[in-house]
Amino acid sequence: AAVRQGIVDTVQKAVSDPQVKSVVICGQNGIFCGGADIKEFGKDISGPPLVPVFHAIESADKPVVAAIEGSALGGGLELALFCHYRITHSKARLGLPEVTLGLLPAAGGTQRLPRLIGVPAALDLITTGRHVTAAEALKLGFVDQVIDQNTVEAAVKFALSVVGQSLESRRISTLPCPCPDADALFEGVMQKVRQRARGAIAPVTCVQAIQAAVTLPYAQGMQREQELMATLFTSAQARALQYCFFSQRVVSRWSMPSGARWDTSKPKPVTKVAVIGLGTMGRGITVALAQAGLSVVAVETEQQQMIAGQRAVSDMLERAAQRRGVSSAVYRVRYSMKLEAVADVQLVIEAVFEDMVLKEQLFKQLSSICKADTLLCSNTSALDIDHLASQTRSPQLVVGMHFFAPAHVMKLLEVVHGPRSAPQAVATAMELGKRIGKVSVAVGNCRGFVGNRMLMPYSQEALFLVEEGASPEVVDRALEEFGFPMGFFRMSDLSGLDVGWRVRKADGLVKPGQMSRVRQGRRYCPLGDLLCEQGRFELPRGYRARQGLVSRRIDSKEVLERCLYSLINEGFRILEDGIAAGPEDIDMIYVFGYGWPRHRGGPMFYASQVGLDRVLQALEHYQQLHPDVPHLQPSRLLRKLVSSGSPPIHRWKEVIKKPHSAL
Ligand SMILES: CCC/C=C/C(=O)SCCNC(=O)CCNC(=O)[C@H](O)C(C)(C)COP(=O)([O-])OP(=O)([O-])OC[C@H]1O[C@@H](n2cnc3c(N)ncnc32)[C@H](O)[C@@H]1OP(=O)([O-])[O-]
Repeated sequence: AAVRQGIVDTVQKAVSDPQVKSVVICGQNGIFCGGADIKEFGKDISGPPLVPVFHAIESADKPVVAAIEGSALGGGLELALFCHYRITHSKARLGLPEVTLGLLPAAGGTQRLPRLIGVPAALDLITTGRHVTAAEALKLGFVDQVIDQNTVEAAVKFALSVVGQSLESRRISTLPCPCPDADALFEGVMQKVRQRARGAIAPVTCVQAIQAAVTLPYAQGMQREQELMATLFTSAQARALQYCFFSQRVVSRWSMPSGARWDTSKPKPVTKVAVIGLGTMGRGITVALAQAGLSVVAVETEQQQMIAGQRAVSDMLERAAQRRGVSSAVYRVRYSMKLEAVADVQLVIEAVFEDMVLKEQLFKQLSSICKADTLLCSNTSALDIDHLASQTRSPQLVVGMHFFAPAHVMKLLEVVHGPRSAPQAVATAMELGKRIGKVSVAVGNCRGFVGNRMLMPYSQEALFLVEEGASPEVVDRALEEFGFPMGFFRMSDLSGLDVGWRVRKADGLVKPGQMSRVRQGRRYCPLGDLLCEQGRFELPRGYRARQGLVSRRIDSKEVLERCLYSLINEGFRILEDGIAAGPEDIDMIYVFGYGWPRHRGGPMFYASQVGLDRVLQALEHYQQLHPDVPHLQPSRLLRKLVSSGSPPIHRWKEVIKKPHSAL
């Protein structure tokens, strides 16, 4: 509000003062403007509206120049688009990211950008919200000059040089918005955007607003932009997306049950890392590290795997370099078939086959080969980090670094601390994650950590629903309509049905040829095992007949409630156990690692939006119907939150207070 007031006061003064011949607008401390303060959204916004004063800038009869350094994003770029000229530093980033916050650029962005750079380019920038470099902005035509020197000085010089020149062609509101074949273009774009949006409303609304720039005169288009913004501004999706914006930053401020924290634990410098194992995960991790400028020693003891791995890593690095127009990082990776090659690295990431005996042996060997202060990390997705730590001479230097496939693409990294992990080891792994562009979330050590632990009840419910009569397609459709990129069955099929089968076998759950539906004292669905055993698709119908199960019609409401609420219920247990520090950590794990639709904020945020009492009631209802399914038993924390009046999510921590820690 203070900035808005400042802009209004200063612009009025500058425009009306006859002594002022030209004007430069700049930001402080090397940043032009990051846009509206997102914290003000959702409340009553005070201070003056900006659009009228922006129009006063455009209609001024003296040149107004934007000097853009750092960022010009959202409302910041819109302000610059009202200026007559834009001079930009080469390192600046520009964009209209409102769509990522569930909004649209409502200070004229949807009406003015297409007039300046054409409809197709504006559609791309506004519906994706992507940030562009100064060079791309120049190429697209929405900045006038890109410079490497002092931007404000250059802008002042330029502003003085154009005094007295006509400003007619510089007023974007007066430009036409030509769009040949508009109907066909918008139809095609709308279809593509809807598909990509997976239920998010903002991208679709952005397209509608840009369409208004083509079909309506400027003033009416501005009006339409306001009307469309009003439908988004207070929407649940906007709240969810804005929650994600802040949560993504909150998770970097990690803490451990011991009280160790991000701001009191200093990471160790890391320049050289070893990756053990060149399977799918090891390859992706090697690529991610090399691309971030680290030296990597990649070790693989099996010759064929080494040859294939080396080729795959080099290909990925070459292709990425070509795409980005930079030189390839291939030279940063050294390969070896001997474990001794890791002797001088500062950090090791083990990514061998998911087999505890193999890993135990490897950690013992690493502990004797590496320097005493080398951090030993495991990419295990579920195994006990503390047990691995106990194989080494310095268990405090062992942490989990759980990547998600493909590891050079997926943004999530779970950093798993065992009870003996030193805060500095956690800080170092978190810092390394940040350096390679991951959203890193610190979590405690338990079976499956946070993400995979919550996936267990979710996947079991999906199978139970098929036993009871739903087809796999019905389950997947409900989940995909909710916004997941893939339903449970498509996802399992893609990642390989045998992956889960192997884990179930290791857990002693698989009994070949047996149909019993109770294992280890609880309900169990052997359908997945039968599929794998027979190497073919076992029709659920035949299976149900043999089990004597009577099929019933199952609607998408039940699919969602049973799959999602059981997953959420496990999330509450994780909070209760102190495995995750807060709901934001769980939500970011699900948004960045498991395809949870961002516009629904993550499972815990979703529960808060649905209403905790409704989640509790539904769980109680299903638990009564399925008393043999322990994961439907509502968690203590969920009950406690409901009996405390279901406080908003940012106040849950007050109810959790002193979590009982499993660590
Ligand atoms: C009618 C007009 C309609 C207009 C709509 C808009 O403009 S919509 C807006 C369109 N604009 C956007 O969507 C831009 C969103 N922002 C960004 O993309 C990036 O923050 C950045 C590129 C500006 C700086 O990246 P970086 O890596 O250098 O730094 P960092 O990311 O770590 O942030 C540092 C701190 O600043 C905080 N904070 C940042 N921005 C905002 C904000 N707008 N608001 C509030 N807070 C904001 C951030 O939370 C963090 O706080 P913490 O955790 O320290 O307490």
